[in-house]
Amino acid sequence: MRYIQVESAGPLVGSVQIPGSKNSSLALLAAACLADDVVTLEGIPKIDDVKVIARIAQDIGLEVRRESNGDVVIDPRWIHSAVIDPGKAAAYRASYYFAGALLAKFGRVTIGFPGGDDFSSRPIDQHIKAFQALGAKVVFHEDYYVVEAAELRGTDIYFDTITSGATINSLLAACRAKGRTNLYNAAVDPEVVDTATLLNRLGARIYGAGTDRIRIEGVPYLNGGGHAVIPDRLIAGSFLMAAGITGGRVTVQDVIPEHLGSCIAKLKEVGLGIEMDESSITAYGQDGIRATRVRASMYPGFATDLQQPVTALLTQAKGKSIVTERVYPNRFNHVPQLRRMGADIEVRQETAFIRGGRPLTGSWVHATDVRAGTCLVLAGLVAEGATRITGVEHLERGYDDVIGSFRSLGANITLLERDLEQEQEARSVGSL
Ligand SMILES: CC(=O)N[C@H]1[C@@H](OP(=O)(O)OP(=O)(O)OC[C@H]2O[C@@H](n3ccc(=O)[nH]c3=O)[C@H](O)[C@@H]2O)O[C@H](CO)[C@@H](O)[C@@H]1O
Ligand SMILES: C=C(OP(=O)(O)O)C(=O)O
Repeated sequence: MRYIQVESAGPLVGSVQIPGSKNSSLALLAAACLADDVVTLEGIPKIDDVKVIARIAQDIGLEVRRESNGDVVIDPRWIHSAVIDPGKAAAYRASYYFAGALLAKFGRVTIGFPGGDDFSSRPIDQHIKAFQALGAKVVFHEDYYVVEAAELRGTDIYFDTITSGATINSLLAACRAKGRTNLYNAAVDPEVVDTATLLNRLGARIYGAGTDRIRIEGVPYLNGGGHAVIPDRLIAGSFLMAAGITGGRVTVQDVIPEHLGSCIAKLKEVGLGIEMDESSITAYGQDGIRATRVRASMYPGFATDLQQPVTALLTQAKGKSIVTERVYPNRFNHVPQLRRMGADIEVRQETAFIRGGRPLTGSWVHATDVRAGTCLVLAGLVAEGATRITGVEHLERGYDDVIGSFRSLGANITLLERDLEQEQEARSVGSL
């Protein structure tokens, strides 16, 4: 069993280079399938979700390779199958983008249901609704579904809720459809804009990405081309919070500060000093952290993926903080783990009530999902004694070298392995 051990080592100080965004990369890699020539993507992180895509690529004949300079080259000209293995689709969330991309290119796709972090309910009804509106027939089976259309035709799609995944999937499905598609109530996330930017570079005609109304004029084919993925705003936000919780000073480099607007505003509100230039942000502790209220919502609101690290931060703010989760009302799996470390947090419906300022104590805790992992690392940075975090595979879905980057800031953090079977055997032999 692998686990991450974190011990308090004082304030984190230094700067970290922020890698390309996980969520954007997963969309861009699927989007590249739509092209009729080679696509080169710069900044795709080395994370487990990308490795699953490489395995899916092998199955369907999509050629993907990483060059020595780190760029990922995708050659979609030899795709021979539009069948995605259910096990691989379920290994991460964004596999649903292959549904939109392969449907648009081949008129049919067979694909397993998406996996990813488990917040009890993550429907894909808006993705399905968009495919159907474009003229596709969808048939559900036990662990996969089939989407098929003799021809996709542009149409008006009104999303019932703001969803970045279904907005991106609609871009993928509609950009080669016949005629005009209008998306209403579209998500405005940077990942939506990034996907539209790549597709437009390849020859798509997408207008208005970044607003809640997007117009797509279908084109018959897409060329090859190149694009650099946007930096990971969620990783950047977590490092800024790490500066806050340890009272240190951390600079995140190669970021787009505008993507972190609501995070920066909240960090200032709790008392952190913030300095920025065009592509870097520095956060530093001043006189402790103040309690506050956070409402996680869709972009440009405070990101749900930063709700867990900010909860760790607020355990160290004297007084009462209130964190409300509007995107995934049950996304509080990190709270029982923080409680094991001594945090005083009560969850009622979609809200966590934090009585902050209590010292945390290291303990064995479990990362149930990628951001719960970050939250526990942050808590471990200030806990007394060792915090040992299992569920490392969740962190590896989203973070490339989480250990190395925290260490470069002075954290005492190590990846360790524990052989439980051997321990058990030693115990029973020792007892005789
Ligand atoms: C791989 C990826 O990019 N994951 C991100 C993506 O997830 P994901 O794409 O799954 O999230 P969405 O933006 O689609 O979800 C937003 C909200 O819409 C709801 N919804 C979504 C689709 C649908 O068909 N029906 C529906 O009701 C969801 O339950 C949620 O309440 O955006 C989330 C919200 O910013 C982030 O937490 C995830 O990190
Ligand atoms: C929820 C997340 O990821 P996914 O949608 O891939 O499960 C996340 O990145 O925080």
